[in-house]
Amino acid sequence: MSAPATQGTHHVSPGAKDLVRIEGVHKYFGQHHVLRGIDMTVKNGEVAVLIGPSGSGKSTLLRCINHLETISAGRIRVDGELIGYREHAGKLHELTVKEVARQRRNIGMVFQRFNLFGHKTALENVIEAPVQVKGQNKAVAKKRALELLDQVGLSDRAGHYPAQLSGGQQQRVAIARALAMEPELMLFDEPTSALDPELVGDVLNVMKDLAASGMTMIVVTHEIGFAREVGDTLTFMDGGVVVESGNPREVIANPQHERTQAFLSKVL
Ligand SMILES: Nc1ncnc2c1ncn2[C@@H]1O[C@H](COP(=O)(O)OP(=O)(O)OP(=O)(O)O)[C@@H](O)[C@H]1O
Repeated sequence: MSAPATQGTHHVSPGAKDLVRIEGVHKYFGQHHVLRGIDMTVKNGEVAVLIGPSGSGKSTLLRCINHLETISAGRIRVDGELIGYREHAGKLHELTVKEVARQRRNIGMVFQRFNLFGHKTALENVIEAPVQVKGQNKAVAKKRALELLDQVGLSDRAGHYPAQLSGGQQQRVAIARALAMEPELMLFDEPTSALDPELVGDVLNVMKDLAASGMTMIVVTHEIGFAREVGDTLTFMDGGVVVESGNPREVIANPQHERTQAFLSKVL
């Protein structure tokens, strides 16, 4: 059976299971209703790109997926496991810090600001979590970290400190650092928006290679070219709701909603 026209294209195998299931998610900050009933699924291997105006709730949604924010209602599951909570008799009970930490190991996150440890080299930044959190043998972690630095094009920068690296290089170290935990899912929150324009392409290329390797990714970005070329799905959020979602090329060429059209006309 051929894939429906609105479904993702190149990264998703036929019959791939849902890795992420977001159902009826609401988020309030005090009285401020920021997420207003989000439903979204991301299949194994899918690159899901999220776009939308400032304040539409994209970052909040990403942060809810790894429980950096608690949700006010709804359910988020990654690989079938409820994130942040245990359900008992229809009620949600928050998991312990230790249990949440275990879930987060499976979900890598890359932020707009790369916040590497300034007093550690690129290599030390990458081996930090596998050694400290996973208790991995240092030699094993180092070997893997060097492979990852090579993967992000920085094998010759392993001994450099963040201050000796460009913003783009630091962001690529941050990606290698997230990958060092062998996550099943990677979340990217505007990973290139703090970078000088000439450094954006290198970071997007690393993300493109990662997508080609089969990583499941949710990417918040204003890079519409990346969304069109690499995304399997494009989701437009506004005012805390999903306005429309579909094949990136179709959404960009033929948005179904005025709000999507108005947003795209500003960023294209
Ligand atoms: N910790 C917080 N406390 C209170 N309000 C918050 C908090 N975090 C986010 N908000 C509010 O939630 C709304 C959504 O913010 P969010 O950062 O998710 O939007 P966004 O779509 O990612 O925007 P941007 O593209 O500017 O990053 C905004 O109005 C923001 O001020």
